[in-house]
Amino acid sequence: MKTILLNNADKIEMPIVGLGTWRAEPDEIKNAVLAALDCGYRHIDTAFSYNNEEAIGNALKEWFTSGKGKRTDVFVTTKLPCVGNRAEDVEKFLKLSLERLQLEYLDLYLIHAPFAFKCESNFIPQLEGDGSFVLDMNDNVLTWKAMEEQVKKGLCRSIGLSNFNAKQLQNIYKASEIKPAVLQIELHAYLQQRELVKLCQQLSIAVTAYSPLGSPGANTHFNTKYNYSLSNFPDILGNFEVNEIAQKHNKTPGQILLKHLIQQDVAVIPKSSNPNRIKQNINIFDFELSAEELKILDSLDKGENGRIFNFLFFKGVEKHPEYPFVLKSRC
Ligand SMILES: NC(=O)C1=CN([C@@H]2O[C@H](COP(=O)(O)OP(=O)(O)OC[C@H]3O[C@@H](n4cnc5c(N)ncnc54)[C@H](OP(=O)(O)O)[C@@H]3O)[C@@H](O)[C@H]2O)C=CC1
Ligand SMILES: O=C1CO[C@H](CO)[C@@H](O)[C@@H]1O
Repeated sequence: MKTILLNNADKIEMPIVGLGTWRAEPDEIKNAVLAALDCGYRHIDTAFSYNNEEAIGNALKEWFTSGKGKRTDVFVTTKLPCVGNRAEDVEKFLKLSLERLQLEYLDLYLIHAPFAFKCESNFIPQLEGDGSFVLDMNDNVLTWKAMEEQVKKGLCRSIGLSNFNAKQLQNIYKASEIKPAVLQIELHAYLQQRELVKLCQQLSIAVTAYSPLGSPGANTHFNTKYNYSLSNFPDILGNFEVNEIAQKHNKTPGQILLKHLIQQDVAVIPKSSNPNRIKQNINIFDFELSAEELKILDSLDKGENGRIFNFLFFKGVEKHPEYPFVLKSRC
């Protein structure tokens, strides 16, 4: 499996394809992780807030015990939740994730998002009477310093950021002793964020693309869970040009979208609970997209209009001073 060399002292390698796990129920995700490990995945992406770390931990334990692989063979990422984004809470949340995952250390710990919410004692975000999230005024530099301490303590091998914009990333970069190893952001054919990707490359920060297939089904989830819907939710897998290129290579549209990213040295973490699609999503190393095909895929970028995760499903989040995006009306 192709890997990306991270900028940290240990020269850790992050497999360029990982398994995403958001929106997967515990039983479903256990089987998905086992299926993924069996067909060659060595990188699993989760988060405290996905409520599936325990099931993933059970899958990993079963796989290690079976003798098919050992801890050092797998790259495991999880994330500090928005309800834990403050320096004094980093170690507590990291240790909780380790306990749930039944691991001694993480390969990568990310600050899930630059903004923070206050929470109830059960880690559920506090809500105002009108359903708005209660914002917490956090200092990301202080949170980062606490993240650095976790590397020094050996609880995680590398640390990074997710959903930070260029300015927020540069602030952390300048203030840091241990540089961010990874920036995980929404990236797919309709939201290509070229300037941010270029900045990461200049700073030797690896980029991981989340929702690389356009997160089909996410809008239903936003609606059910948060009573929020995105207008014009994109169907990237159904895009005409993507399907034409897929036919030429005898591949699926999903494989073309993933290949477009990995050919730019961007890591991808497609989520699937379906054994056939799990296999399909890693079976992307036996063909190359031509320069002309890459150009066609590059031209599908819709800029900010292609963004799915504006986080407005967290009612009131745009009022947080660390809200990372410039909102534009979608057309
Ligand atoms: N840092 C952050 O803030 C965020 C991180 N993430 C991470 O990124 C991962 C991936 O993003 P996600 O939003 O889940 O979206 P993806 O773009 O990975 O899409 C996942 C959806 O696509 C379906 N699917 C998977 N493979 C294929 C295929 N080859 N052809 C057609 N459909 C397919 C899956 O269904 P099925 O299971 O039935 O195959 C699932 O419904 C997440 O799971 C999570 O780990 C995601 C969002 C935000
Ligand atoms: O990773 C993510 C998946 O979706 C969540 C919302 O339900 C977000 O918290 C998030 O960033």
